[in-house]
Amino acid sequence: MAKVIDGKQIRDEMLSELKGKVQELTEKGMQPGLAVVLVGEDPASKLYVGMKTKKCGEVGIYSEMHKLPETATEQELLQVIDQLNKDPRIHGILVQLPLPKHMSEKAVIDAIAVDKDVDGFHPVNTGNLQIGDDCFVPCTPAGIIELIKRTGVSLAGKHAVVVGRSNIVGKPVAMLLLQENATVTICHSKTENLAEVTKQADVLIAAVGRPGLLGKEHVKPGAVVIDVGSPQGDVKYEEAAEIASAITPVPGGVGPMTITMLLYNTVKSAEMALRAKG
Ligand SMILES: Nc1nc2c(c(=O)[nH]1)N[C@@H](CN(C=O)c1ccc(C(=O)N[C@@H](CCC(=O)O)C(=O)O)cc1)CN2
Repeated sequence: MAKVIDGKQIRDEMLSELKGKVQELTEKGMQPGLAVVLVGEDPASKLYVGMKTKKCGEVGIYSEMHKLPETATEQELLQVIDQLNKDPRIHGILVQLPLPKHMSEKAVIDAIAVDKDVDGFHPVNTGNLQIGDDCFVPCTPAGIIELIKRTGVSLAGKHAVVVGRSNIVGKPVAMLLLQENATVTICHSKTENLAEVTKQADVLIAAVGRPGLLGKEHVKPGAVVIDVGSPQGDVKYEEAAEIASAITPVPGGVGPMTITMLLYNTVKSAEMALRAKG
């Protein structure tokens, strides 16, 4: 039976490390600050932004919430971002996605200052990730790598198969796995003979957003299985857990790491601001 990779436990370890850093920065006059922007009334988005500001409070990060109605224009949202870009108290800006259909996610993400883009979605951060330069790494992919490393799994030389090619998870996690010297294959729901490919994976990352797509026929015995599906897993947990060596549950696996890495990026941004101050 597979070891359960406990995302909540790893989150708690990281939060207590972050709390120390936040205290140090605050004593030096640079309390990290995060602005969370929510447009509309989507219940899941409301839940996530509430969790984000709550966790900020727990580690001592200053946070502020900017709520705009569903009917707000893109221009109104861009004005909020412009103000936050100029605000010295704010080191990280997070616009909760998805946005209402009448807004362009690209235009909004592009408007966030690169050095406050703690979501790591701005094209400059995306490009820097690809060439291996220092940057803000998107939170879910960064959290996946932390989970794997803190479980004691070495990635160098391993075959990692990522199922899913989104800009938010699939593509960036593939880049991070390459940086860890894994051999990386990216598949998607249209990949022919998917099980033949995933069965080769020492590390299998399921980030396709199709509940229960992957069963035991997709998992190599002894593989490490990371399930990014939310709120339901992409992996049939009970089946996969019988043959994997380690597996993340849903909930309680990757999810808690997303917010942890957001806080990590906000602290990193405040550290950069302190260094820039000289
Ligand atoms: N601007 C962004 N928008 C969105 C992102 C993002 O990284 N940046 N990711 C997702 C949603 N998300 C954060 O925003 C998120 C999803 C899930 C969790 C989480 O902790 N899940 C828990 C269960 C939580 C519960 O239902 O009680 C788990 O899986 O254990 C945190 C954050 C889309 N939008």
